[in-house]
Amino acid sequence: MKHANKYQRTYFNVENAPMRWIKKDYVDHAPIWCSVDLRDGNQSLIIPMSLEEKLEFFKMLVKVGFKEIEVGFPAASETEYEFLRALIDQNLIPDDVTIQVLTQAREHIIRKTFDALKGAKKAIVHLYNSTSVAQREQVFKKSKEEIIQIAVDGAKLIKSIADETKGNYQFEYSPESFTQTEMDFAADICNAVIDVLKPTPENKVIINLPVTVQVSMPHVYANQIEYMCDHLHERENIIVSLHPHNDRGCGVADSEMGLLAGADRIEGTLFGNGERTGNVDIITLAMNMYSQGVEPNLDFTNIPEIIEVYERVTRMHVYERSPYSGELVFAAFSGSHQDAIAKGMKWREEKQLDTWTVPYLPVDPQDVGRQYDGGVIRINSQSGKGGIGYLLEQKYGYDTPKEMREDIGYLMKGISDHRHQELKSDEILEIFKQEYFNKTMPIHMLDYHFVRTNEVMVTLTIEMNGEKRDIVGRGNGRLDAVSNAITSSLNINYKDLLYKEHALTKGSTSQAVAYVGIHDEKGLMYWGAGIHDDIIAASVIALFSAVNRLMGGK
Ligand SMILES: CC(=O)SCCNC(=O)CCNC(=O)[C@H](O)C(C)(C)COP(=O)(O)OP(=O)(O)OC[C@H]1O[C@@H](n2cnc3c(N)ncnc32)[C@H](O)[C@@H]1OP(=O)(O)O
Ligand SMILES: CC(C)C(=O)C(=O)O
Ligand SMILES: [Mg+2]
Repeated sequence: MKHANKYQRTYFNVENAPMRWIKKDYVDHAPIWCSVDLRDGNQSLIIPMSLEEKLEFFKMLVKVGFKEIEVGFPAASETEYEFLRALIDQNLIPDDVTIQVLTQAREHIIRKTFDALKGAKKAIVHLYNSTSVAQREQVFKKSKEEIIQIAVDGAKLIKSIADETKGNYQFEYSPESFTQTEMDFAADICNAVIDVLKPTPENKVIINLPVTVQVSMPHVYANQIEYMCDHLHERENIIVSLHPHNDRGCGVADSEMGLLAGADRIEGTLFGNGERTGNVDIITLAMNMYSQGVEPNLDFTNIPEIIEVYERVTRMHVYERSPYSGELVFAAFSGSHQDAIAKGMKWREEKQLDTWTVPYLPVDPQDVGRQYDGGVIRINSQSGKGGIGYLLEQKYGYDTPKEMREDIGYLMKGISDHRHQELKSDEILEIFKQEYFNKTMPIHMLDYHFVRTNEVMVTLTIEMNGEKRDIVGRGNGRLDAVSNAITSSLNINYKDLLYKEHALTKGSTSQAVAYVGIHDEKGLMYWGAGIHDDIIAASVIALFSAVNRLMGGK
């Protein structure tokens, strides 16, 4: 990178900032939320939403619980204008929701905006003009005083139209490009507007302090917000609002620190859609609060449903690793993560915990509409026995012995590695069954018969190398007798038999499963499994499966 000297720091930090906010470490209550999806989000789409698409999105925002929604820039286009008219004329705005519209501080644009608002029960009229050094010098080519004049003239006009029409309007003013504006000037222009708009406790004015372009670290923004909170006229009648964009990837940090510094309100979008790198993602902000025990007053219990609508109407894609919402954010592929998650989930179940403490998962996936099944533990070559065992148990009811899980783990990850593919849960079940269950080559056990005296005697009919024969064994228990028959009659050597059985509780069957592990002479472990209505049969089948695997059979 050769040209770093091309760039300068264009923000205005606050000298000797009190930084009272730094003592706080989390946002302890929900701010007023305002969705700007239908305006800032929409104005940055390749194809802005149609009227019908905006309507669908609006209804979704209402369902999520937004009480303030910036529905558009009515003077921008016919669609924008007609959308606002449709909301008003078709009475689609719930009584507890306030719509917001954006306007430049230009007379014809303001007038058109109020035209579009006719008949609205209430609305926030949002006026903006740019205040940064670059905008003043390059775009507007005006002095500070002239820039204040644009804002004051705009404020006077919206106030007078509102008074004339006796509409139920609240006002919002944004010094656009605020963070690149000298703070004393930002306070001066906001105060000039406040003095015109004359807020009251019943009709507060919203002062929105946007990070129009993100050019600094988040603590600088927090200092700027603290400064404004300390210097705005009539602070008690002002709602300080934040509108962070995300150019440096710090939209969430800016918002959270800005709230700590005294702001009351956030403007943002779902999934962070918006100009350039987007606006702050309200889902992340809300879920960050939620994950620390704070009710966000927005309902994200069904994020997959929200994604479906969002992707369809905006033609955007939700990034797989987008916090809380991405398809992969609750998925663990790697062995040690899976192991910890599986143990954490078990711990939670055993202790019947109400609180969420599962490692690697900051929130319970079910709280945002994601399922544990198939979504959390996913298997590839990086996976391990803990995760694979957990999946077989949770999804299919196979509670495999701890010692067998390692074998299954290496088997699955090896297959995934060679195929260079993720293994889906149904493939894992199929491989598991194929590899361990009901092995009949080279020894096919056809029948058995037990007689119990003071010990157990078994006669087994087997087929081996095309030849049918009976073998006999004795032992303390049934499996012991079968094992003795195999080792003594067939001259197969193994030792240290491990055994586990359980009823299969998942699925429609009421079958029993048995797992048997044996060691060959070198100490290598071979596992087999059997499934049957009868637990004895399941265990005999499992032992023959293990023996057949030891003999390299199928
Ligand atoms: C940071 C943001 O997201 S701000 C919102 C941005 N969103 C949009 O712009 C989407 C909707 N906008 C539009 O459809 C159009 O820009 C319109 C209809 C509003 C205005 O259209 P036009 O007048 O044709 O064009 P344009 O926006 O380029 O106007 C630029 C003029 O307005 C002035 N201007 C721009 N913003 C403002 C403002 N907020 N207040 C007062 N004047 C402004 C410019 O200085 C420029 O003045 P000049 O004609 O003397 O050079
Ligand atoms: C209109 C303003 C608030 C805006 O969108 C911005 O500054 O990013
Ligand atoms: Mg914006």
